[in-house]
Amino acid sequence: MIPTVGFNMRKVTKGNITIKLWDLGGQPRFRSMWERYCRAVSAIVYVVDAADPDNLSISRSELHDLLSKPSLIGIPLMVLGNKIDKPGALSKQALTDEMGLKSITDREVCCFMISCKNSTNIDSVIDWLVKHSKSKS
Ligand SMILES: Nc1nc2c(ncn2[C@@H]2O[C@H](COP(=O)(O)OP(=O)(O)OP(=O)(O)O)[C@@H](O)[C@H]2O)c(=O)[nH]1
Ligand SMILES: [Mg+2]
Repeated sequence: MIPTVGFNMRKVTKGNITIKLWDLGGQPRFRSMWERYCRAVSAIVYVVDAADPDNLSISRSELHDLLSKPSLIGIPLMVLGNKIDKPGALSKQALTDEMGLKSITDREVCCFMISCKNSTNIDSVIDWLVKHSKSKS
């Protein structure tokens, strides 16, 4: 798989709820568009490579920079530590610390450790998204 170029849109249905997901590219040249796509969403999902400690510091500052935008005030945040199937992946506690999640007090924040490869904890992620989805009717 290659990194996301620009963005992709997907719809995921569980029961009678359909969630519209925008998958945004994480490379530096795409970061300036994050805010535009995060405006007016029900929740922001921020995916971090938990097995790549070298990039956590930049990931943390990009996240806090994003959350400082007035347009995104109060939007619930879910941080996902992905690739926990890899040796050396951080624990949830370590990721929470490294990402400075405890300092985020202006919105709901949650963190799950997942493996997309092995489908670990994906159900919890979907449940959280369903809980935070907003009905249009
Ligand atoms: N071991 C392992 N590899 C994974 C997992 N999830 C994704 N990958 C691999 O990580 C690589 C990068 O994933 P991508 O989804 O292409 O890239 P990305 O992280 O979304 O990058 P951006 O779109 O720029 O944010 C690919 O080779 C994936 O197969 C996982 O849970 N475990
Ligand atoms: Mg991607």
